[in-house]
Amino acid sequence: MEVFRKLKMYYWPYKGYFFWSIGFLLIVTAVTVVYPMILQITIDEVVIGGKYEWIPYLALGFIGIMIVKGVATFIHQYTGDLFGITSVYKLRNALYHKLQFLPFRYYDNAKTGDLMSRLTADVEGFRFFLSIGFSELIRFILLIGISFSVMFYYSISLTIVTLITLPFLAVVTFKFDKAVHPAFRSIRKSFGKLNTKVQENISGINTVKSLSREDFEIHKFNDSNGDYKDKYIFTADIWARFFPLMELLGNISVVLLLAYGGYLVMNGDLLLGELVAFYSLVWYIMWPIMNLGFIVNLFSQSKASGERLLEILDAENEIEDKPSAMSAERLQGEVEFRNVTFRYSDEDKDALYNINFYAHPGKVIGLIGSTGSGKTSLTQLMTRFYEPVDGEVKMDGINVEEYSLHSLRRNIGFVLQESFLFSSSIKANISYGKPNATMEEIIDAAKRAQAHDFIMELPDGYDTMLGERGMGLSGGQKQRIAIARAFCINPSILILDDATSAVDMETEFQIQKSLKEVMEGRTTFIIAHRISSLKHADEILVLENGHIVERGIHENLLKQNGPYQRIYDIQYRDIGRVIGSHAG
Ligand SMILES: Nc1ncnc2c1ncn2[C@@H]1O[C@H](COP(=O)(O)OP(=O)(O)OP(=O)(O)O)[C@@H](O)[C@H]1O
Repeated sequence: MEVFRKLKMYYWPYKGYFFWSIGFLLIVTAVTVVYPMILQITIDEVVIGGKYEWIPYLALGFIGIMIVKGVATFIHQYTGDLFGITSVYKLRNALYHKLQFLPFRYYDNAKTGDLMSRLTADVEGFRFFLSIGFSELIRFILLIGISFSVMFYYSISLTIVTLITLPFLAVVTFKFDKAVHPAFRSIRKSFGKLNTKVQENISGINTVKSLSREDFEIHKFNDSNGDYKDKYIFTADIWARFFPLMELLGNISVVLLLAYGGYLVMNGDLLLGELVAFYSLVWYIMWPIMNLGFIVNLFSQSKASGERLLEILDAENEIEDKPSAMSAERLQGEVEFRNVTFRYSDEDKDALYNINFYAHPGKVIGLIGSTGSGKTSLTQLMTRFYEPVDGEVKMDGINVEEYSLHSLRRNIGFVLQESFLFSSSIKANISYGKPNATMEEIIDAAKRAQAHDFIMELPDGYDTMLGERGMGLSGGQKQRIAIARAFCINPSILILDDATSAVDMETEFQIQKSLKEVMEGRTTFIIAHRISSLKHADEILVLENGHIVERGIHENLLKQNGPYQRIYDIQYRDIGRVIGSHAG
């Protein structure tokens, strides 16, 4: 019940619907139990007692009861569904909200397909219990309670005989839940993996096809699909073993009832109609008892789903605004790193080690170094995508932790090597960071990013809809839209992470020409592999294995005969000679 207690805030505000549903369920159940009583009167009073004049009244009463039951069933079901649907609406929103604010560290380990299955299948699993399971459980308790009361009224001893199997049934049900709950958890997990498989495959279909790995992928999917199937069969096996046992216990009750009840009728201690009514009442009890497996099943499924939802809701958000967070309206763009050390997790080695540098507002800092040397990690500390394990990152002289995340990130424009475009219009993509941007601002940003001309050549211009991940555009065109998007927020700090590597030399030249103008008055960090992209920087930091190994301007670095000069040699001189000279 822990899971339901923890998720209470999502469904309890709608308890009104729940109570209406249960209230009408009470009426439905009470009315149901009246049927056997009418049957008893019909047999004992009308058939045996000869009071035939009661027949029209009994028939009318029966119709009246059916109408009441119909209306009550409608209200019970409708409000029950409202309870489930509105609760999971709130829950789904809360999950999505949480996902928006979870830190990058969470996504480093999360699998998209698995998250999707939590937000869809697991939420549905939970809803099903709220809508149906909860009330089925209560119906079970009510039917048993009311039926037993009526049975007690007819004959105490017969009721006790019928009750004998109940404790056994309780034990079996408890064992069933114990066995079926882990089985459902593993089904949910396996479904998450299956989703991840499909999602990864669709995202990476280019790679799959270009390397002709379709058969391999089909095989891998078959493994995941097989695992899912096996988990289901395992659960079906548990179900199949427990169900007949529950049914057997139920049937034993009926046999006991008929044997002992028949004996009572023969002795004249019970009327025939009462035995028939008793028999009907026992079936009213048997049906929910045999159905108990189904209810427990629903309960276990939703408990397993609820646990998976709680894993998201309870995930720790280490990077949050402090209560005293300041709003950085417009930063000057002064950036300072003081003895900054950073690693992604405790098991990883340091991605950055004791980094120190200072960037005046408006200056251009170049970051160069081999892959994995820590260039991207360094820029991600400025936006607080991650936090350093040691040292301070400062903007305008204040630790970045002191700013609200929103205001900090609003001041920093990021252009990544492979930028993500949404499946909406080009206009909406450019103004994504500034939704209230005017058309002039959008066009201005596109012009600066050298994107305006090709956008105007598209049939719908700025209203052209992009496919998922910006399909329909070339890599260079997508990148120029991403650059326009970064310009559009008019940031104080601009980070270009290998931003021009996907475009041809001519376009890079064009973009850089426009970047020069845009960089004016902004502190800019250019991460690049090509020296040509950053040789005009005011300071170039050369990174190796998370350390700054050289720093300075291009001309000075060339004289130092260090790593920078080696990169330069590789890019500008005869490669054979370079390899020869460094091999020895
Ligand atoms: N999300 C992550 N989780 C764990 N380790 C990571 C993560 N991202 C990067 N690393 C590791 O941190 C180190 C620095 O990576 P980083 O991406 O900053 O290098 P980079 O210089 O930007 O490389 P590239 O030029 O290839 O983009 C590498 O050893 C990398 O394997």
